[in-house]
Amino acid sequence: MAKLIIKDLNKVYNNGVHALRNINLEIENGMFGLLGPNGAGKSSLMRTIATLQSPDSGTIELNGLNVLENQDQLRQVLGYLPQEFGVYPRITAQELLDHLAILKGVTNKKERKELIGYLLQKVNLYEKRNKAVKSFSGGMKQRIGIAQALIGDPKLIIVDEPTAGLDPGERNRFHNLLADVGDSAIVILSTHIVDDVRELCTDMAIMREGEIVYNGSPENVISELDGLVWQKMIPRNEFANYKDQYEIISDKMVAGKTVIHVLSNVDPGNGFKQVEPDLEDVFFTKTSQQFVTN
Ligand SMILES: Nc1ncnc2c1ncn2[C@@H]1O[C@H](COP(=O)(O)OP(=O)(O)OP(=O)(O)O)[C@@H](O)[C@H]1O
Repeated sequence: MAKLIIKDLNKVYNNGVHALRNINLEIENGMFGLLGPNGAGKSSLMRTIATLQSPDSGTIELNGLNVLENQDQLRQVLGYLPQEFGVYPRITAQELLDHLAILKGVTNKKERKELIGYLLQKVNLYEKRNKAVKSFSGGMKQRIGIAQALIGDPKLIIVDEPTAGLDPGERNRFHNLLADVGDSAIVILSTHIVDDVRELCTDMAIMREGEIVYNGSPENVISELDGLVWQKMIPRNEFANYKDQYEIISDKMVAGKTVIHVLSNVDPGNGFKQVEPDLEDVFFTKTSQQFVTN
């Protein structure tokens, strides 16, 4: 069982942005979801764990290995899919993986060929192996991204915002692939898409302005809101009135109508119905200015 231990991680960029504030996390095998709005610090944390940038202070340990002092050793067991995976677009899928496998130290030609064949099968791109990566759809590019992240049997896999821009079918395929991998490695999935975490992760953290504001299972954090979430369908033009009167967690359009969720420990009356809280309610109550400062 692999274990990643992050202690007291801090990072202030040159422009004064405090991107990581005393981050403490323990992560084991399986899918770990890191949720947060844009700018929360997710990529900063992912890049720091991947040893692509250094923290100002703090430690990271993977199975007893001091990651920050042994960056080369970490990279040998790391698979990393960055937010933008767009390198070498003019070459074929097979050539790209071959090139990256050499960089990862798989120098034996026969071994490399077998590995690449296996990975292309696994991400369901074997038939397309001789096509230019440039011609691939967003989902196919992400799957090539995952294939390269799996080179070298990694113990730690980091994927940064992987499903943005994928169609629902591609997203499902990508999820299944990640869930497969999660059986034998630590997979950290950084995203602002709540559904990705709900569907895939047994353990998670929520970041806001550089801090971890929740760490635990999705069920536990959802249960914190039991009995507190109320829903009502309202005409769009009355939204401003409701906003004055209630603590609105979220508003969304459902079949052309506006559905609002509000937070209240008593029945607000006025046609509101109590609903089961969901991870999206949690996300907004943990990360919106309005709730955090109250
Ligand atoms: N290299 C950098 N130099 C200065 N500021 C940076 C740098 N990288 C990120 N930041 C700032 O640090 C904060 C955290 O950014 P980060 O990219 O880690 O957040 P994020 O949660 O991954 O957001 P997103 O989902 O938009 O990628 C933001 O305010 C961002 O503008």
